[in-house]
Amino acid sequence: MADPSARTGPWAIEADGLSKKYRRGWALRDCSFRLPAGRICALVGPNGAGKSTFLGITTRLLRPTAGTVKLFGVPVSDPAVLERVAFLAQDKPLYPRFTVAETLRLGRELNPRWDQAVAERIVRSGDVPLGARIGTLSGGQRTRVAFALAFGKRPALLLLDEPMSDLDPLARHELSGLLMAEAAEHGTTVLMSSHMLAEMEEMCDYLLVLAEGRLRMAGATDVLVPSHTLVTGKAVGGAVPEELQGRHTIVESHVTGRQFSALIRTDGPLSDSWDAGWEALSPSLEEVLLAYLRSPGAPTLIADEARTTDQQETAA
Ligand SMILES: Nc1ncnc2c1ncn2[C@@H]1O[C@H](COP(=O)(O)OP(=O)(O)OP(=O)(O)O)[C@@H](O)[C@H]1O
Repeated sequence: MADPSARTGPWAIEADGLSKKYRRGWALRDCSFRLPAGRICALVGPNGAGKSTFLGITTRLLRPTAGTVKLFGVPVSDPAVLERVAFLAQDKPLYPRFTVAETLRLGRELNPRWDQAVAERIVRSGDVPLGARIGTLSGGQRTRVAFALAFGKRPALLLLDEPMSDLDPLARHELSGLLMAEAAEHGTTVLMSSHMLAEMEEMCDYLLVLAEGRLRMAGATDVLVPSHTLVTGKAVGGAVPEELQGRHTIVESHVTGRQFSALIRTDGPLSDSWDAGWEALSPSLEEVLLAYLRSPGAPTLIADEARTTDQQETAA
């Protein structure tokens, strides 16, 4: 596997105080984090959370109201960053009158590092005829051509906005495999927004969670997920026991009859829990994400690695 930091510097994305206000209100509020190069990162959040707005700023389609983003150490306001970034937008804009072959030729002419073999392989493996006009293709076939354009560019950073939503399960499986192989072989950093949490769990090793325009969670999945525990046991006075609430951060809890269940952020050992007859289980990534998405009031969790230098200095 290529060493991504040798080629691109250690941080693919550094956002600092990033905010965007539309006429109706704030779509992003004071988002600060960093994404190390070479990661496959899921950008997760409910509808309207600010995911597309963040991707729009990162690809220079939108200007932030406040704050900055750097890609591989270069401010996104510098047009030089565009060469290293490929973006697959939700609406996949392609010229309907162009044939597939003409579309790939345009990709080749516009991109100095163009990889025709990769682009053609992606198109051919979906049996999309090179001579067909884009306007005559199905939604899934157009997505495949858009994927081919993005991969053919050989970007250092690949940004994908709900890339798989109109693909059938076989095509999703194939293209997600290709994405992971590409990232592993070339050290490509991938940032991908999606609502398909189970799929994200398979593919991604880093997480950014947005809700109502604010960053709720950021960091490596193998740091974030194990810092949570699913606890079940006997409710006390119809509620989660005080002892659990006092010692740990409750992300989400339910009481059903005499039982409670809670997803907690473990702020220390759970050893006393065994005396209390609680059962503790390790949650999946999907369970952690669902708990955060359902609980807008849960405290934010930014792993050390994902903190900007300013955040680390403030925390120290
Ligand atoms: N061009 C715009 N003008 C005004 N408001 C906008 C515009 N684009 C987005 N918004 C608002 O900003 C907020 C964030 O929208 P955004 O599209 O970034 O969310 P999202 O997380 O990508 O949502 P989804 O999962 O539905 O695609 C929403 O409240 C949306 O209505």
